[in-house]
Amino acid sequence: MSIRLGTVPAIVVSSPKAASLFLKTHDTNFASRPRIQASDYLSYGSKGLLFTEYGPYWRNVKKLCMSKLLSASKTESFAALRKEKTVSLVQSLKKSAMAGEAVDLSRKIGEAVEDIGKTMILGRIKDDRYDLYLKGLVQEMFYLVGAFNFADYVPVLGALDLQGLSRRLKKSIKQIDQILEKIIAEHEQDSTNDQHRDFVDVLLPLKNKPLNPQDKHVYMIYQTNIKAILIELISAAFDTSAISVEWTISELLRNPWVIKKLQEEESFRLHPVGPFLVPRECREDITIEGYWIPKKSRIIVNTWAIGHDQNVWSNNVEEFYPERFMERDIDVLGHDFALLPFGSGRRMCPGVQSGLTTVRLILAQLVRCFDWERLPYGTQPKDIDMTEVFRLSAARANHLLLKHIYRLLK
Ligand code: HEM
Repeated sequence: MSIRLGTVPAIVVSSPKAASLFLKTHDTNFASRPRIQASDYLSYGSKGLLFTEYGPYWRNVKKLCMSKLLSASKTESFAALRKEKTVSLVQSLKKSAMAGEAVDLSRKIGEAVEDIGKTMILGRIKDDRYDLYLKGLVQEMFYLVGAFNFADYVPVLGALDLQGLSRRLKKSIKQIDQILEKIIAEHEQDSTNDQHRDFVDVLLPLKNKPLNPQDKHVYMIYQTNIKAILIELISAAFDTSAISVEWTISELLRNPWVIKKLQEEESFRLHPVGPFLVPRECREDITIEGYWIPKKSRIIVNTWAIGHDQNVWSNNVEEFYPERFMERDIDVLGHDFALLPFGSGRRMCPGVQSGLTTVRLILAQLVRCFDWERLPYGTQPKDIDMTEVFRLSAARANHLLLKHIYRLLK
């Protein structure tokens, strides 16, 4: 489907066949990202990975992230950290279960995931005040990146800042920048060589050096580039994993008989964290299946619609029915265009291993250690509130408030 958003032509991709054409057959042509006002602020003018246009700079940053920050071995090196934070989550929930207290599970999951992501990326933050600020600031930035900003579609309106978004962006990034500067300075004074080095430790020795000495394109990596990479990874890591765990628990509460056959693929189908992936941009004019697509068109891959399409998933499409994944050979790693929670192709999520490991660990412990009861008492499974908010990520609109019983007591 083709629509026009202000002055920007946009193509909405809503079937596995079309997704495969855009993300596989013509992946190189659609591997760019549009430059939008919010991402420009967040990424210090396209100096990171997530919102940077396709080209040699993006390729080198991606290579750096994949080899030094998000590789399987680096992800594995944080196993003890993930375990420690998951054990604290379980201990805190056990305490409230023993006291018979209800719990805001959304908040608890969010805190645990954030704690893992923050320690992995920024490591030790000495000043508690910064720790507290950061989460709110990142959420504000994520909201602003996902907001429909008139300035991105009707550029002449940009200077007027009718929605006040530009002012909010400038204010947030200024505060985030101060915190990052402080964290970097602390790391510089107190460098570590042990194998559990956080991402700041890994990136700092590369400062003021060529990004990739072997590449003919010479890009230097300065402090601004490091800050852009860090803040983008924080934004990409914080909410995504927590939202995945929350939706899976929500579906399990609605379908208690499924709990023994836990499979997170089904919640990725019904509740993809990135319902439209992250927007792509067409790099050159191209004709696909007889349709002409002009350069600079915005490409929106509607994974939410694909996950809810009867033609793809049969007429029980609205049902949480994990058995369908036992009958069907499908994975979430971008090979099957019917299920794309992490995208596919060149711009696919590089944090997939890290994200999946965290989601699986937390989910498994929540289900293994506790029986969950819906609130208020007497609420039927089908009445669980499943309202979504659609931004760049689709989170639950309301927190999950639950009672729980610790079930591992002998
Ligand atoms: C369950 C957890 C996660 C989900 C569902 C998720 C989902 C996604 C999706 C849908 C995209 C867009 C892909 C596309 O355009 O084709 C993406 C991109 C990205 N993700 Fe994730 N993500 C998760 C966790 C993470 C983590 C933990 C990190 C890093 C620590 C991360 C870093 C990134 C980055 C840097 C990109 C941009 C890649 C690029 O543009 O080249 N993600 N993610």
